[in-house]
Amino acid sequence: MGILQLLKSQFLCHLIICYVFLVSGLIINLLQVCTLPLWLVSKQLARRINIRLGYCVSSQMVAALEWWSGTECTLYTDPKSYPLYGNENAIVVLNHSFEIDFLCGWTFCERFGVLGSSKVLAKKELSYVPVIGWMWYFLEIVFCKRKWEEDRRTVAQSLQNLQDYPENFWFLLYCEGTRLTPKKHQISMQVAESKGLPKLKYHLLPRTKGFWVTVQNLRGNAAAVYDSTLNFRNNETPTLLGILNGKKYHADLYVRRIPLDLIPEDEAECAAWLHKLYQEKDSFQEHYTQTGRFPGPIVSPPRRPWALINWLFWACLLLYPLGLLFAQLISSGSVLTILASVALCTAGWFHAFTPKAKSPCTGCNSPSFSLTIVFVLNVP
Ligand SMILES: CC/C=C\C/C=C\C/C=C\C/C=C\C/C=C\C/C=C\CCC(=O)SCCNC(=O)CCNC(=O)[C@H](O)C(C)(C)COP(=O)(O)OP(=O)(O)OC[C@H]1O[C@@H](n2cnc3c(N)ncnc32)[C@H](O)[C@@H]1OP(=O)(O)O
Ligand SMILES: CCCCCCCCCCCCCCCCCC(=O)OC[C@@H](O)COP(=O)(O)O
Repeated sequence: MGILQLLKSQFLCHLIICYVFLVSGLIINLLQVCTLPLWLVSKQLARRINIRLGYCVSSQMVAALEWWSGTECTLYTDPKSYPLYGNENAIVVLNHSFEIDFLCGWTFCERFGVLGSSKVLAKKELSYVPVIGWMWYFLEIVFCKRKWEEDRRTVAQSLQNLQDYPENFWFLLYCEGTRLTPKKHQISMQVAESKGLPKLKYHLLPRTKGFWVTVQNLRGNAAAVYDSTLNFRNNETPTLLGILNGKKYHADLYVRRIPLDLIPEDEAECAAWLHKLYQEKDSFQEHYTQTGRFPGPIVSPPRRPWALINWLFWACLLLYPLGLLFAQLISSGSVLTILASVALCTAGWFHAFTPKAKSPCTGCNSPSFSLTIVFVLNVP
């Protein structure tokens, strides 16, 4: 193990990264609250400010992926579609199979300049999570309760609110509705069978209502659907804890741009279209398993320095007062205070990262990320 790799596995480094993320995140949440009066005066200016504040938070996780872990993200796509990415609004349909799939999505958002404005159809519970969830509230993220009777109205309304959004955005939809596990896959395929639909090997049966309502309400606003299929080389099972430990992964993303006009307006036809799309996605995953690559050429956008610069800025700002506090602690000479501080930090770390035999996020048996926050989120 090299010195750098050893450093990346150190508890102190993890503590620093988490400290910077949490404290800067809470400061940004506070700044976002301060923008509330501005919404009444200039909604578009308030939105633009919140996009930049949001970037300060989400780009820290991107920096951890790109610069700390050095994870490589490769894009397979049609070179003719490439110039449009980041220059139009789009609905992104992505498979939900990995703990860090959203983070790889964010990485591409960052590289195409739409990270601050990126959106998702997220479960309501996520809106209560400090930092990320509170930030999303100000970024007009669309939340659903996964109760169609309520969602059909609220989701449609939230999407309509995006009609005059001032910057290009990508709207992410995990049509599978939940992260893939062997158990969920089994149940899902029973549903597929009962509906007379072909079985999928690598995906859950897509939930079609959210897709239909999204397409209907973003017509005239979004130009295309980006059908995105993600996988990792060498059967890697990437985790957030792995990223924090500086483990390098290799993500491959296959993106097909489908103009929104090609998607049927009728609900039943739209549902059938989505089922067909998932059958195609399944065949791309099969191709990847067989050959180790997706079809089509590689046109990878390079990583940009902004996420790293943003992290360095917050680190300088927040580590200085922490250093002062630390110096004061040492100079106090109180062994009891020092021991109590060390115990508090260690307890916090163990509370946050507890390796479990079976992760509620992935259902796989790897020692996986289990931040308490995410554990709570996965409680049904
Ligand atoms: C160039 C680069 C391109 C791309 C880069 C990639 C990405 C970057 C883009 C943006 C990034 C932005 C942000 C990312 C950051 C973070 C994201 C993090 C987290 C969010 C994750 C989530 O929260 S996922 C959960 C929430 N989302 C969803 O659920 C969406 C999908 N769900 C739906 O659409 C649902 O329909 C619904 C929620 C709208 C309503 O749900 P409800 O359950 O009430 O209704 P359903 O219709 O779904 O259910 C009833 C029907 O379903 C059938 N059924 C029952 N059991 C099952 C089953 N197990 N599987 C499938 N179907 C089932 C049932 O029979 C009913 O069928 P009917 O035919 O009768 O309708
Ligand atoms: C590398 C990290 C550096 C910073 C350290 C601090 C990390 C803080 C992490 C905050 C993470 C917030 C992630 C939000 C996205 C969570 C994804 C998620 O939870 O998806 C839920 C879906 O799957 C559906 O869940 P189910 O209820 O169906 O099951």
